Amino acid sequence: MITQPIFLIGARGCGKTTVGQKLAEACHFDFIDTDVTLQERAQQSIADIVAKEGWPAFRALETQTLQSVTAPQSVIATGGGVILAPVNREFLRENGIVIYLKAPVAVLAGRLEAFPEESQRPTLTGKPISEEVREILAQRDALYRETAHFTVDAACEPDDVVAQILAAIASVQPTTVAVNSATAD
Ligand SMILES: Nc1ncnc2c1ncn2[C@@H]1O[C@H](COP(=O)(O)OP(=O)(O)O)[C@@H](O)[C@H]1O
Ligand SMILES: O=C(O)C1=C[C@@H](OP(=O)(O)O)[C@@H](O)[C@H](O)C1
Ligand SMILES: [Mg+2]
Repeated sequence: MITQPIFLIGARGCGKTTVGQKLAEACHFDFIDTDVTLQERAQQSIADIVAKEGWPAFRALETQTLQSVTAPQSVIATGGGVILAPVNREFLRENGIVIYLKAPVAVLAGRLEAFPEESQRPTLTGKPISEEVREILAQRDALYRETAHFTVDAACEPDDVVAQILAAIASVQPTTVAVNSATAD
């Protein structure tokens, strides 16, 4: 079994937080959500940080949080925008195994409409959810793919997503990080 951190990346609503908790249990790893840690440390919600200080301030805290929580035997659920910064993309690839939870726009939008969690997910574009999801995924999909070591289908049940991730990491050597292969696309 590997000991490298496992990073989950993907769009808002793909299940990084939900699947990450279950994956951590299955691996007997710690579970960390960078958004939760960031909000605890800042003692305010992401919506408040963005309203008061803007997105660049949030992105700087996100980079700091990512780097400070990274540790062996951890599953780390990131925020959907973590891949925007080149420094984060490089950090993720070099310090753990990166899994892209990929789901179609309709699935993501359906989940976000049912559970918007607006204090953690202030609007990125000012547009309605499904329009925003389509626009943002079009901008970011290539970045998720270039950052990930593995891509899994995140449109299925959380336990099935966990099973795909366990199958993918089974091929990884304990001391090295996988390169550029994909289990699903
Ligand atoms: N595989 C899944 N199947 C069905 N619903 C899911 C799945 N993954 C997540 N959800 C639901 O979608 C919403 C967003 O999930 P979350 O884990 O917070 O996503 P993320 O952290 O990637 O933004 C939550 O309400 C969660 O219960
Ligand atoms: O996509 C984004 O830019 C963001 C996604 C959110 O995390 P989730 O992907 O867990 O919703 C959170 O980090 C913040 O609102 C920014
Ligand atoms: Mg999350």
